[in-house]
This record gives sequence, structure tokens and C-alpha cells, in this order.
Amino acid sequence: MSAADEPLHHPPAPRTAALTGAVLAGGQGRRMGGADKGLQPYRGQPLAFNALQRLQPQVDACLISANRHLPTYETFGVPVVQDSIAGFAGPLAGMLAAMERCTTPWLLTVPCDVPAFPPDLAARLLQAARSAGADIAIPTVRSGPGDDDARPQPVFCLVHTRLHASLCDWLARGERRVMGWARQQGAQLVPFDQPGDPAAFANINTLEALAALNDQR
Ligand SMILES: Nc1nc2c(ncn2[C@@H]2O[C@H](COP(=O)(O)OP(=O)(O)OP(=O)(O)O)[C@@H](O)[C@H]2O)c(=O)[nH]1
Ligand SMILES: [Mg+2]
Repeated sequence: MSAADEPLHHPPAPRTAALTGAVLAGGQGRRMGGADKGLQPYRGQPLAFNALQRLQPQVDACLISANRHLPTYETFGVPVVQDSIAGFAGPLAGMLAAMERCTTPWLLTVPCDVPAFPPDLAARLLQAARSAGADIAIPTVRSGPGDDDARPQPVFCLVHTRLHASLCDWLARGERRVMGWARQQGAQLVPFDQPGDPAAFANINTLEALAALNDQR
């Protein structure tokens, strides 16, 4: 083709979807007396729906991981995935089920019970993982300025889906700990201390704590 025949405008290349976000809401809610934590009302909306709304602008596609009340979760408008291994094996079981459903190279899990997680969580974790050449990135937070101990928040976990087989092996061995697996895979820890917002990663475990938060408005 001669230069004269070339089209003047090339259409923009379609953006490749890189990242699926999964809200983990598949726990037993034992500290809530067995209530389905993700469906408990936070400021007028189910906790898991609040998390989904915070996650959606950060990622290319979303899923919800749930094990009970699936028709209710389905009303949130994104696919709902049930754990593929039985027995409420913990957040990694939700991650595995989400990994099996998602079609992007990266997956970010978030719990349903942290109402105010950072709006730049996905972007910063993805950037950190890519620049470190790591397949996992996990945020860390300190409890205050004097605290030297940055604690990982491993239910927030950015993971590359090429770790599927490794995750299957870990769970098949009866292992359940997110950080145990993540460290073994060379996880990149990403500091997320936000001086103006120390509660960004605060989670809710009891109905009393949720009621207190709802009363604060
Ligand atoms: N898919 C899935 N998610 C889980 C499982 N266990 C916990 N989670 C999710 O992981 C996140 C952190 O778990 P927890 O805060 O311990 O919630 P929980 O397990 O429902 O509550 P407790 O029974 O009181 O520990 C929450 O968003 C849970 O919904 C599980 O077995 N499967
Ligand atoms: Mg639990």
C-alpha cells in the first residue's frame, strides 16, 4: 500500500481489559451471629454493594463472591460466584472461584466489610506489582505515625491469574492463610498510609460495630 492509500486516521486500539475486581462476601459472619455480612445495611445499602460501588470505577469488570442468598447478590448487577471448594475455607476460596471465572490477567479481591477502602487501591497495587515484576501485591498500613510495623491487609489482594495452579495446590494441602501463600509467591507489599484517613482499612466484624458506624452519620 502506498502512503497515499493509507487511511488518515487510525482507529484507537481497543483498551485491553486487565483487571477484574471481586468483592468477597462468602464468609459465615460468625461474629455477627451467622448473619450474611455482605447484606447488612451500611448507610442504607448492603455492605457488599457499597464495596462494589467503590471497586467498580477502579477496575475493568467486577464479580461478587458469595455462598448464601445468591439471588439477592445477583440483584447487584454483576456475576456472582460461589466457592468451588466446600466448607467456607476462607478468603482464598473466594479468590480461587473468582480467578476461575474472570477473563482478565489480573484479579483484585476486596472484603465486603471495609467501607472506606482507598479509591486508588487498584491503580497503586497494579503499578507496584508491574514495576516489581511481582504476581501479587498487598497493601500495608500502620496504626499511626509512631508505629514502625506496617501490617499487611491480605484480604485486599491483587493477584495474577497465572497463579491459579499454585493457589489450587495451596488449598488442596489444607492451607488457608492468605499471607502464607502470598509470601511464598514473592508478594510485593505496598504501603498505604494515608495521614488524613487512618480508618481507610478499618473493617466491621460485629453488628454492634456496624450499628455504631451507622449512628455516626
Ligand atoms: N468466598 C468466601 N469469602 C470468605 C470466606 N470466609 C471469609 N470470606 C470473606 O473474607 C472477608 C474477611 O472475612 P471475615 O471478616 O472473617 O468475615 P466472615 O468470615 O464472614 O466473618 P467471621 O465468621 O466472623 O470470621 C469477608 O469479606 C468475608 O466475606 C469463605 O469461606 N469464602
Ligand atoms: Mg472469617
